[in-house]
Amino acid sequence: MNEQRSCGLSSGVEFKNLAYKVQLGYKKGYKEILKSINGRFPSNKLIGILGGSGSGKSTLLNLLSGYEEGKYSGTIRTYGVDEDLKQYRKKSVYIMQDNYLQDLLTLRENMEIAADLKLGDRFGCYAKKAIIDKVISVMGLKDAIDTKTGILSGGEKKRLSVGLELINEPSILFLDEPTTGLDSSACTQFMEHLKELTVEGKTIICTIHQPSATVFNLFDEIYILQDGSCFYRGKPEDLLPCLENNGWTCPLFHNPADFAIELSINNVNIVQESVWECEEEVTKDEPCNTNKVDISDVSEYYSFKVLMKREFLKCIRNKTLTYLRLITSVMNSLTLSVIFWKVGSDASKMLFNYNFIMGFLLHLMTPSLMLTILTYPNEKLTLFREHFNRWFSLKVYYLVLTLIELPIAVS
Ligand SMILES: Nc1ncnc2c1ncn2[C@@H]1O[C@H](COP(=O)(O)OP(=O)(O)OP(=O)(O)O)[C@@H](O)[C@H]1O
Repeated sequence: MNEQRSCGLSSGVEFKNLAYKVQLGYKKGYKEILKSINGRFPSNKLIGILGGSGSGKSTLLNLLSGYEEGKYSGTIRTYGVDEDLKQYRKKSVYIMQDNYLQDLLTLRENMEIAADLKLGDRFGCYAKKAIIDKVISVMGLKDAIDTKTGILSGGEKKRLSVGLELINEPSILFLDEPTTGLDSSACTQFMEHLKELTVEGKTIICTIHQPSATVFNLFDEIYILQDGSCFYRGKPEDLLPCLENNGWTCPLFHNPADFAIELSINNVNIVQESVWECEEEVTKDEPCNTNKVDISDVSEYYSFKVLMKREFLKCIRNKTLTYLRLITSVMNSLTLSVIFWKVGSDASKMLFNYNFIMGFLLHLMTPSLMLTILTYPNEKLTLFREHFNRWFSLKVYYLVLTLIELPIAVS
C-alpha cells in the first residue's frame, strides 16, 4: 500500500492568459491584480513565486489552489488532462501563512487525528502508524513528537502544518509565505525539507518574500511577478544571465533574488525570449496518475467519531474553561430555581411564570451563543484550513460542536 502511495502521483500545473480583477467599490472601478499571465509549473519541482509586496503573489497562489473563489479569466489546469477546478482541488492541499493547529494536542495526537480523518478506516492502525512515522521522519519532527503543539517552535509548527497535509500523499502543495517568522537557519532547513519532498514526487508551489541566496538556489523554477505581470520565469541560475542580456548586472555578493525584485519594483522591463518560444509545449506531459487516496471516501460516521474524540480531548486539556463553563451553568440554574421556586403552582403569579420562561430560555441559549462567540473566532481559520483541505464535511463539524456542548447546556 505504501509503495502505491508514494510512486509518481504528482502532476504539473499550467495557466494561460490568467487575469484577475476585483471591484473596488460602488463607482470606484476595478483593480487588475493579475494581468493575463502565462506559466507552467512542472511536476516534482520546488517552485517559488516571488515579487515585491502587492505584486499579486498570494492572489496567483490562491487562484491556482482554488482557495480564492473569485472569478478569473484564462485557464488553469494540470498537464495532459482536461479537468475542472473541482478535480484539480482534490489533488492539492493549501498551507496558510500562519500555523492554525490544535495547540492543546501533542504533535503525535495531531498526526494521528489527521491520519484518521484523512485515511478513514480503510487503513489499519499499523499502516497509519507507518505513514505517520514516515512523515515525521521526513519533516524532521522526531524529537518533538510528544510536545504539545502550542509550545513547538515556529519552524516545528511550520513543518507540522506541512506534515499533517502529507499524510494522504497530495500531489501538489501550495504554501503561502511558508518562511515568514522563521530565522534564516530555520528557513533554510524548512526549505530543504520541502526540496526533499519533491524527490518523492510532489510539486511544491510557494510564495516567498525575500528568499536568502541559499533558499533562492534551492528552487527548481521561479516565477517573479511585477505588478500583476510576469517579470521573469525560469530556472534561478538563468536569472542573472537573463538580466545581463537586458543590460542589468547584479553587483558582486548581492543576493540575485533581491536584485531582481528591486528591478521589478522599479518598473524595469526585461525581455525573456527563451520562455515565450516554448509557450506551445505546455500540454505535452503525461497525464497524472490519479491512483491516490481520496479523502472523500471516508465515511461521515467515521469522521464524526474522530472529531468527537478530538473535541473531547480538547475539553479535557482545557480544564479551566470547561470547569468554569460548567460552574457558571450550574450557578445560573440554581439562581433561577431559587428565584422562581414553585411559581408554576400559583396561578396568581402569571407574570413570574412569564419571567421564568424568559430567564430559562436565556439560560438555555447562552451556552450555544457562547459557543459561537468564544469558539468560532479561535477555530475559524483552523476550520478553513481543515475543511478546505477536505478533512471533513461542515455538517459533521457542526454536529460534533453542538453535541460536545450538550452536557453544559443540559446542566
Ligand atoms: N479583494 C481585494 N480587493 C482589493 N484589492 C485587493 C484584493 N485582494 C488583493 N488586492 C490587492 O491586490 C494586490 C495584490 O495582492 P496580493 O495579496 O496578491 O499581493 P502579494 O504579492 O501577495 O503581497 P504581499 O507580499 O505583501 O503579501 C495588493 O495591492 C492588494 O492590496
